[in-house]
Amino acid sequence: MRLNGEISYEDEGEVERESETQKLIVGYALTSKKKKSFLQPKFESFARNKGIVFVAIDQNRPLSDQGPFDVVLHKLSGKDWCQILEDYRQQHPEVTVLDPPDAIKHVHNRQSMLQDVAAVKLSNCYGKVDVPKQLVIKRDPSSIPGEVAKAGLKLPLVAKPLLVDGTAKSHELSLAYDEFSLSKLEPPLVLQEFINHGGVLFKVYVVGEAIKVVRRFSLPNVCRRELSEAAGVFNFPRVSCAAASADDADLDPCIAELPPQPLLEKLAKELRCRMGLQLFNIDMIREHGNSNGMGKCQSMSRYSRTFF
Ligand SMILES: Nc1ncnc2c1ncn2[C@@H]1O[C@H](COP(=O)(O)OP(=O)(O)OP(=O)(O)O)[C@@H](O)[C@H]1O
Ligand SMILES: O=P(O)(O)O[C@H]1[C@H](O)[C@H](O)[C@H](OP(=O)(O)O)[C@@H](OP(=O)(O)O)[C@@H]1O
Repeated sequence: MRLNGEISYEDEGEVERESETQKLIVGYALTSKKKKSFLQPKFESFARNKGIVFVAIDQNRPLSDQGPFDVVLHKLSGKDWCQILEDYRQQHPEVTVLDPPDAIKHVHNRQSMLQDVAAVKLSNCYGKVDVPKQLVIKRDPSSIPGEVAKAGLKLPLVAKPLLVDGTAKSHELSLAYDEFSLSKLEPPLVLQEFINHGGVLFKVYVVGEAIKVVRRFSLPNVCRRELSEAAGVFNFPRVSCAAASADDADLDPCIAELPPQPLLEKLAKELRCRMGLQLFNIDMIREHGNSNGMGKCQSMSRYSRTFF
């Protein structure tokens, strides 16, 4: 199927002619918010020039009565939609669904999404890949201080909703500086050790075998003095969103150096295979003050999940 082959072209003109005879039809099912942010007119015309045509899927009509599609691209949730997609996949094995609902479900949970990353053992790949130590609390906030002590998690801790379902609430994070205030948190949640990383994060987008890395500003390091003086739980905004680009910032190369390409390629290949996803992003941070003598320790992604 054409999707597997590169759309090669010498120049736009050649692609123009080619696109008249060879189009890749992408049916999309996105929320209006996501369509607005993802399928912007400039992007749509750029894609069309490369022979890729986006067609809106009418969710009020049977999917099989629409198309034909080469690809179905979606970011909707709900049992009904997932069933529609699964039925469609059975009837149309020739169509690439990005991505299958079961694979996406795996990364909608901040515990399961990191299991594959933790399982990836990368050696001789220019760095070590790891995930922050974390603890899942499903209920009973009063149990949190004891559970944290039992698990040996070091403060400060980042508190994150356990489920990532695309709602604003699923991105409401907070930083807890002392264990007594932990019982104010609202399970179900993940508590993750805060990793000092110099205030810069690397957002790694994976689309099939293509990898794109961008730098984003992130939370600053938490020093010992701050930890000894601060107390309580503080909500923080989406500090590393697209508007927080650090690509053009004048940064210390030790902080801003991108993760090595061989590391990213190996990690992306492993995660594509383990998660069964073609579209996802990985947030990577480089641990600061790493004293384990393991060279450039790439303490990494807090999660991997579909993006757009
Ligand atoms: N363990 C951690 N150590 C240090 N900083 C962290 C950690 N986890 C999260 N952060 C900070 O919090 C921000 C948001 O964390 P995360 O990416 O897990 O949440 P999110 O809601 O999925 O974010 P996004 O806005 O990218 O969707 C990160 O960009 C980073 O600045
Ligand atoms: O930094 P970006 O814009 O890539 O962050 C995305 C993020 O990768 C996910 O796509 C989020 O979508 P949901 O998982 O559905 O929440 C985006 O959130 P949104 O509210 O802007 O759609 C982030 O922007």
